[in-house]
Amino acid sequence: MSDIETIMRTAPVIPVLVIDDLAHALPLAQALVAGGLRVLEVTLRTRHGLDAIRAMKAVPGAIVGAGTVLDVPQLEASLTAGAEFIVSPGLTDPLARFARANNVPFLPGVSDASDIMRGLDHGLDRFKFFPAEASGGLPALRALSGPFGQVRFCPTGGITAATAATWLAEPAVLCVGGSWVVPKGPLDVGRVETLAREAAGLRGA
Ligand SMILES: O=C(O)C(=O)C[C@H](O)[C@H](O)COP(=O)(O)O
Repeated sequence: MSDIETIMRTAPVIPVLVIDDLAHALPLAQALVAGGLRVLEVTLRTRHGLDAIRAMKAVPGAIVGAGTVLDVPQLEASLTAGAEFIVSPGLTDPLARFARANNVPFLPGVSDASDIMRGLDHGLDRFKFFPAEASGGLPALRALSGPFGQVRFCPTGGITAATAATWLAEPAVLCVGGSWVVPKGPLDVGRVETLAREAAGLRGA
């Protein structure tokens, strides 16, 4: 397993994937990796999440993690399915303790100073800033970076192809997460690969 910082630095964008049809998992992962996005966050929002992780791991180069992990049983099930990193929308003490004790690359969500301080108490300093736009957007992230200069973020939530580069230009931002790379509706792998290629080419504006 890579550490979470290495994973965050692999690509500028982590696509957040909600799998409604398990048959889409493999072609979707192939299209994303072909476009240059190797780090894939499969949410456990649907019943296909764990099976999708198993399916996507077959794609050479893919680094597949689980998202929307809410508790330790889900974390353990994700690891069993082959998840290489774990993302959660918030930070709970049980998740942080388990991840640290078992050396699991873990990206918990934070949205304010107290969340970050709890994470630091657990030895964590790489976080998902979630929900990024609704929590105050770039001004909030910049303000949090003042007292927490050592902390690095993956802002996620409300970020688009149009705004991603501005987020990526922030020194405290290692990557961003978002669902825009996989538009809702029927799966169009050509379109996904194009959007992935554009996202993979993003640099800070
Ligand atoms: O399910 C989770 O735990 C999540 O990770 C939430 C996602 O990060 C956002 O839903 C992605 O935000 P959008 O790019 O605005 O769609």
